[in-house]
Amino acid sequence: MFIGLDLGTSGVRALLVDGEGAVLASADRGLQVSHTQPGWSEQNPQDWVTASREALQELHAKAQAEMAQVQGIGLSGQMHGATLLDADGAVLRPCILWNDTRSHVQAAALDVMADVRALSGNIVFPGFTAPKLMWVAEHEPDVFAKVAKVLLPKDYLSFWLTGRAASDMSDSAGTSWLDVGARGWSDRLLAAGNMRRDQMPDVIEGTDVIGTLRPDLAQELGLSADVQVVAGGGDNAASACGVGALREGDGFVSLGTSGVILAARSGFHPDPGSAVHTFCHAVPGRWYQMGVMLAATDSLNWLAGITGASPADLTAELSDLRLPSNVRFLPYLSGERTPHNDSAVRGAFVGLDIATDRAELTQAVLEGVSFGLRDSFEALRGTGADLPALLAIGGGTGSRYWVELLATILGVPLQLPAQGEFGAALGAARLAMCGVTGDDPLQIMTKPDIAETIDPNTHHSAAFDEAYAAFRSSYPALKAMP
Ligand SMILES: Nc1ncnc2c1ncn2[C@@H]1O[C@H](COP(=O)(O)OP(=O)(O)O)[C@@H](O)[C@H]1O
Ligand SMILES: O=C(CO)[C@@H](O)[C@H](O)COP(=O)(O)O
Repeated sequence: MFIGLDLGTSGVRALLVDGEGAVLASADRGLQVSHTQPGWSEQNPQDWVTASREALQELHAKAQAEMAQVQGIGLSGQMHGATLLDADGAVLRPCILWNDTRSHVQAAALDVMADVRALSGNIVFPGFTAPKLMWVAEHEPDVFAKVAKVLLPKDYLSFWLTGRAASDMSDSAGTSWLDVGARGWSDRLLAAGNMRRDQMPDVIEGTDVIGTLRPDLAQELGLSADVQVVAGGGDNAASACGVGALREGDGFVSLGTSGVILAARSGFHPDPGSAVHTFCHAVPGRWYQMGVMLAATDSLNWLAGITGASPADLTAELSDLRLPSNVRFLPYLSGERTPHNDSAVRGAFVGLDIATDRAELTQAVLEGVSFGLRDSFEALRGTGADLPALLAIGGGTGSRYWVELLATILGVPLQLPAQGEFGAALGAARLAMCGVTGDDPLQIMTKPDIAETIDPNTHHSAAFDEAYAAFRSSYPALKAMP
């Protein structure tokens, strides 16, 4: 038996799986994000511990006998957050999260320093960890002076579970302190960010064991005293493990709060200029690349919020695939990472007229987000990633219309997994399994059954190619507006 513990932004999910990888029980706990100033996004690490403890207690209540047989716990979690600890391991301030843009000035300064992009393989985005520490140094020097360790969110949970400060390659790759090609902390990158190696956790592979569960927690949670805690991965790497995306040609598109197109890579092929993210995979010797847009279903949620309908109600108003809307939506409600690296840009509707109704606005939003994902897809292709088909995951796939639209705009078939568990928590449990048993990840991390494959609508492809070209020209025009 194994547990996968996923620390998402909106909640914690704990999953109990057996030795064959079948899910026996799950438990969820919600988390709040605090936005005390525009662009700020923080969580209290103690809330992660409380939510995780409650989720694990619920698993115990649901499956007491099986919990006693658990051999390993694997972690996954939201990336990039800065959890600052003092020399006694106490949290110094709320964690600054991945979607907090306060450090955009520091990110821009770090991004142009010599070797930074080459070693880290990435643009220094404002959401990454290193510029957050530069911000703390400038604005909270008393806190900065006490920083003895910086932990990523899920690594604070493994610190709680084991007492050891450790991180895995996939999550550490999003700090701008890791040499992503060489898979180790980089003294050059640490120095550029004014940090020291002793402030970093031990960095190990996602299938490596961090240590044994603390005896008091083992007793409290009804677990054996021998449970091994395995490093796990950042949420997208762990999701890739959950859907078996490890080899060249494997990838997925995720329609969640943020939109992600991910390609598994067997080598390190950085292309920071395109704003593609290049990170270590959670399994040894592999990498992955992804384009990230910041507001995918968040754009639909915004429209739902102001029209008083649910996202499902809005998308249900669209049935057969329509030709491109005359209304264009620029999906930059929270700024954008791929391909623009622009935390300041904001969204727009263009082409509204007196006949524009709610359904057309929904259509325009789904199109705008899908065009944004095509930007990421084109950028990924530019790195040499070849993705003949993609798994489609995330809440937005609840709309068949959206999936067909996206398949048409991307020009590749989209595969919808059959009902079941295939997310980051399953990936974390699979990493735990590999870590404890030594099994080959390529054998353990199988692909989900496919319920349906949705092909591009070739009758509409040319019209959407033309509309995409118009979309591409809109960002420079938007930036040029006073
Ligand atoms: N039928 C639907 N059509 C389109 N979008 C939907 C539908 N049902 C849910 N969603 C969207 O899915 C989102 C949740 O997706 P999810 O992958 O769970 O995101 P995250 O993990 O980032 O919280 C909701 O916020 C909602 O906007
Ligand atoms: O910033 C990134 C990846 O670079 C995000 O994927 C975060 O890791 C947050 O994930 P969710 O909690 O929205 O799934």
